[in-house]
Amino acid sequence: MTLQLLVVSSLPARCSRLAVPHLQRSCRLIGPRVSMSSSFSSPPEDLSMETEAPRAPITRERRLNPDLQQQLTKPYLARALEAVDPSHPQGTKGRDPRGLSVLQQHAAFFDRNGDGIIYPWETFQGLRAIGCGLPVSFVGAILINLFLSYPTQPGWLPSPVLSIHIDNIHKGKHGSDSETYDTEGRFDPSKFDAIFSKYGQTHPNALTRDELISMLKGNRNVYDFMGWLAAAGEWLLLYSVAKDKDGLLQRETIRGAFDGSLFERLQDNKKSS
Ligand code: HEM
Ligand SMILES: [Ca+2]
Repeated sequence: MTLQLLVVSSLPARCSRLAVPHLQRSCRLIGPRVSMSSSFSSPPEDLSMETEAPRAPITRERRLNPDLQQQLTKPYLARALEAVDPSHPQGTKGRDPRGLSVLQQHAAFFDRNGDGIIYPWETFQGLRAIGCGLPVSFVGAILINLFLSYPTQPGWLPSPVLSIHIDNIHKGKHGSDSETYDTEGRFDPSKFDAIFSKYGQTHPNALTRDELISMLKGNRNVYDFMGWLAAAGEWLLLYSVAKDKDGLLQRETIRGAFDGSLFERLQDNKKSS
């Protein structure tokens, strides 16, 4: 007993605080960082910056990038106009955001005549333009407009033609997503980065299909069936049109989906081939 007490008291401060014996054991493997005498006198270690809790193994499995601030200025600041990341600190170069939020830019690709409203036939044309087949474009257009029409209407009345109003597209946000768009449609670089730090286990800047599925499951909010379906639809459609030849969804592809520049690129590629 006395011996046990001695061992525990010689552990680093954060280990000795653990009530669970097997966690103490794993901490003991790392070994005490301070000498016996100083472990009693030094102040407790600062735990305030930890991103992993020893008793919440999920926090070790799905990691955050603690150095993001050294790679991108103010990663916590959601950007209204540009989808920024460490390799694109200014967002998509040479592209005018036209005063639209990043979420509005994502949707605006489908507003084929630029009147601020997306009708189902425009969604259909947009889906065809990025390479979706006839059946997927037809069903996709109906589902997207069915889902987003009512929440984005300017008044109480529903639209008989299922129009989507880009002014109000932020009201179309659902749950169980990556939270990269904030509630107002800005782009949150820290949430975008977390997609890869948490789920990009085999490649730091890309997701395999399995990792994408893990992300969809990991992002689920409880009982949010609508959000689960919507998120699965968005991500699986993205995977099907934009995966690379090795079946990976690259970080840059995903960044381009967020600000809509990917859609323009896919359209141009399709035109030129
Ligand atoms: C008319 C066409 C479209 C509209 C109006 C639209 C609208 C939206 C909205 C409102 C969100 C925000 C969801 C949220 O954060 O809760 C979103 C996210 C997203 N959309 Fe779209 N979208 C359209 C087409 C597409 C297409 C064709 C794709 C894929 C090829 C796609 C892929 C995504 C992805 C991957 C997200 C991110 C979801 C997440 O953060 O987990 N969208 N879209
Ligand atoms: Ca339009």
